[in-house]
Amino acid sequence: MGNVRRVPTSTIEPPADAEAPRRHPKAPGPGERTREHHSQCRGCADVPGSLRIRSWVEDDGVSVRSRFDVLDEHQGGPGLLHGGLLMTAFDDALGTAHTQVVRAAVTARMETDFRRPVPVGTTLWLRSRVDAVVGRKVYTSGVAYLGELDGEVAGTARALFVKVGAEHFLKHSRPEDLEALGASREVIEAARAAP
Ligand SMILES: CCCCCCCCCC(=O)SCCNC(=O)CCNC(=O)[C@H](O)C(C)(C)COP(=O)(O)OP(=O)(O)OC[C@H]1O[C@@H](n2cnc3c(N)ncnc32)[C@H](O)[C@@H]1OP(=O)(O)O
Repeated sequence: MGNVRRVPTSTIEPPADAEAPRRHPKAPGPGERTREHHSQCRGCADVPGSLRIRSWVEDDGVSVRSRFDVLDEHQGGPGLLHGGLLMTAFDDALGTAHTQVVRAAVTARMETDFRRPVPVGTTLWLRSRVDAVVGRKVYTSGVAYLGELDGEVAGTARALFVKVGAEHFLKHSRPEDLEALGASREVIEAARAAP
């Protein structure tokens, strides 16, 4: 584990005095459907292999509700949702909540409590929100309900997202994907050459 950077383990909890988050002016408004993260996102885009999670903005303009229909292809145990896919659903839903408040951030740390098994055929409803933004750190939390919003709790999660700029993707994404989004080869190479 020699080269793995160590991070503090208690940093997923927002500071008590953090300011309440406000909706980003370019984010969709209350009642509107949120945008997919990316046309190939395995959480929310309409592509093969995606969980096809759909999300809508709540009345406060900041939190979101999300729908995930659990299908045969999502099994872990017999007839039951795979735990990693519940985490994927949370990552996507919490990652949608953060886009209501900040332009772009990536998951740095996530914690999930699995409370109830989720049978295939269930519609999971998730409520997700940003609890606080402190500098680059975006603290989020969410709940997944079986069958209906505010029904039986299937799981809960908290995640810390860290704000990133375009250079994060220019440096790390595949060049062909960046070019498909309109980035030039020169811009990509310059970002990769930067320290
Ligand atoms: C266009 C929108 C795209 C949105 C996509 C959302 C889709 C769904 C969510 C995803 O799937 S995101 C993909 C999965 N996540 C990643 O690939 C992230 C991989 N990790 C990184 O790229 C970097 O580690 C990261 C950008 C998160 C942080 O690196 P940096 O060098 O930019 O920041 P730095 O290490 O200086 O940390 C900044 C702060 O965050 C804190 N931090 C970073 N990682 C942490 C961690 N793991 N746990 C706790 N705290 C952490 C760190 O302590 C520090 O706190 P302070 O400001 O108080 O000093």
